[in-house]
Amino acid sequence: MDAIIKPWPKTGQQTADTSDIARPTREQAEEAVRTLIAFAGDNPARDGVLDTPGRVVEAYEEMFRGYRENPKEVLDRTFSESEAYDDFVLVRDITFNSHCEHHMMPFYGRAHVAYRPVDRVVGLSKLARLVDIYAHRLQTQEHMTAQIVTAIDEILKPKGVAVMIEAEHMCMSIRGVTKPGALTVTTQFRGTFREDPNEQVRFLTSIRAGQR
Ligand SMILES: Nc1nc2c(ncn2[C@@H]2O[C@H](COP(=O)(O)OP(=O)(O)OP(=O)(O)O)[C@@H](O)[C@H]2O)c(=O)[nH]1
Ligand SMILES: [Zn+2]
Repeated sequence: MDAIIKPWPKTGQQTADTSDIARPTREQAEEAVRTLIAFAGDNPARDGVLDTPGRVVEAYEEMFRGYRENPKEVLDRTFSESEAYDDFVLVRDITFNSHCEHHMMPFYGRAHVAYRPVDRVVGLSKLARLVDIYAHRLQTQEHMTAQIVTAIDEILKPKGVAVMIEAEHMCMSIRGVTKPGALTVTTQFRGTFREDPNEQVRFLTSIRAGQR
């Protein structure tokens, strides 16, 4: 079997640009899983794990589909707001699952996304779809938070954007320091949410209002 195409281009960038990365074949990816099974101490040829590489690769297609999805396409469709709506729109408690880029272990929690529209609004589900695109990549929570804010800011050009993410990292709960229940909270504010402390406070209290 051909070796996986290496070396991959070294880049100082923190954010993924995978356009020039040659994707390994499915067979190469499955072989890598067999290597990890053997590294864990098991026998990749054992009956019970024979189909595991295929399943893991399928799971990777699903969990990392965000590299093949385009935020611009999701946020492109907007609706004109005929009645003069003049406040922020908040979709809170958007559940997500992601994987940390340090250990490739899950981190999961809730994202709260608000923006203050100018004339046009975006479908509410699209904000959740945007969260999912970035969640389905290898991430740090800080990058994910910043990427969501930047995408909304650059594509919708609203008066302001705010994002808060609260998540538990399994690399902290089931290994390493082993602190289950520790929540990491990240926030990013742009425009009105950054300039107006009152807007920021309203965002933060709206997230907790009528808490479920
Ligand atoms: N800032 C940040 N750190 C993260 C995130 N996900 C995981 N980490 C941390 O990444 C760090 C990696 O630290 P290293 O010392 O290089 O790796 P390690 O020896 O496995 O660290 P421990 O987890 O402390 O055992 C750990 O402190 C993790 O908690 C994230 O989204 N943001
Ligand atoms: Zn981690």
